[in-house]
Amino acid sequence: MKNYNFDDLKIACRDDWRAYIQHDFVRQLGAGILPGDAFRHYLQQDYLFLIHFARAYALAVYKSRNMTELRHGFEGLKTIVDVELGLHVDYCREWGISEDDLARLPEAKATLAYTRYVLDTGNRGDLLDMHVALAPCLVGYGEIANWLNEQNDTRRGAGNPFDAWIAMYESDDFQAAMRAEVDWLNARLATVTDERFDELATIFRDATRLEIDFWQMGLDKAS
Ligand SMILES: Cc1ncc(CN)c(N)n1
Repeated sequence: MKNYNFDDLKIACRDDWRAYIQHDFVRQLGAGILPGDAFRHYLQQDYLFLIHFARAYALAVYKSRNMTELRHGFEGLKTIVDVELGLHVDYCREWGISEDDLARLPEAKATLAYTRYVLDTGNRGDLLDMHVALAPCLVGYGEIANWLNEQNDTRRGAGNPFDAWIAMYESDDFQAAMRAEVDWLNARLATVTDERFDELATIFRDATRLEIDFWQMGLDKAS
C-alpha cells in the first residue's frame, strides 16, 4: 500500500488537471484579453456556484465526527461566505451586475451539474469523499493564480481589467485556506488503500472535468 498524498490525485488525472488550470479562459483572463461577455456570464454563474459550495461546506461540517474536522469544515465555509462571496458581490457591482440581478439569475447547466455533483458526492459518501470533491475548487483556483503569475503573457495592474480577480486568489487568506485543505487531505490520503484511492481519484477527476466545463461555459457565451 502506497503512502498517498494530494499530488497523487493530480497525477491520476494529469491531463484533465492541466486542461483546467491552463484553460483558454484562464490564459485570456491573465493576458487581459478575455471578452467582457464571457467574464460577466462567468461571474454571474459563479455567484450561484459559490452559494451551493457554501452549502457543501456546511454538509462537511454536518458530517464531522470531531472538533478538528468540524473546525476545518467551518473554516472552509467561512472562507467562501466571508472572503469569496463578499468580494464576489462587490466585484459583480463593478462589472455592472447588482445583487438584485444576481438574485434573479437562472442557473446554467454547467453550474447545476457541478454543484449538484459535489453535493451528491457528499451526501452519498463520507467526509473524505466530500473534501476530495471540493478540492479542485479551493486548491485549483489558488494554483491558477500562482500559475498565472508565472506566465510571461500575464499582465498585472491597471492594464488588466481582471487584475482584481487574480488578486483575490493570490491573497494570503485564500492561499492559506488552500494550504490547509492540502494538509488536511495529505493526512487522510496517507492511510487509504489502493482501492479507496482509485475511488477518490475518480471523484477528483470528475470534479476537475466539471471545472473545465465551467470555464468553457464562459467562453461559449462570448462566441
Ligand atoms: C467554478 C469555481 N470553481 C472554484 C472557485 C474557487 N472557490 C470558484 N469561485 N468557482
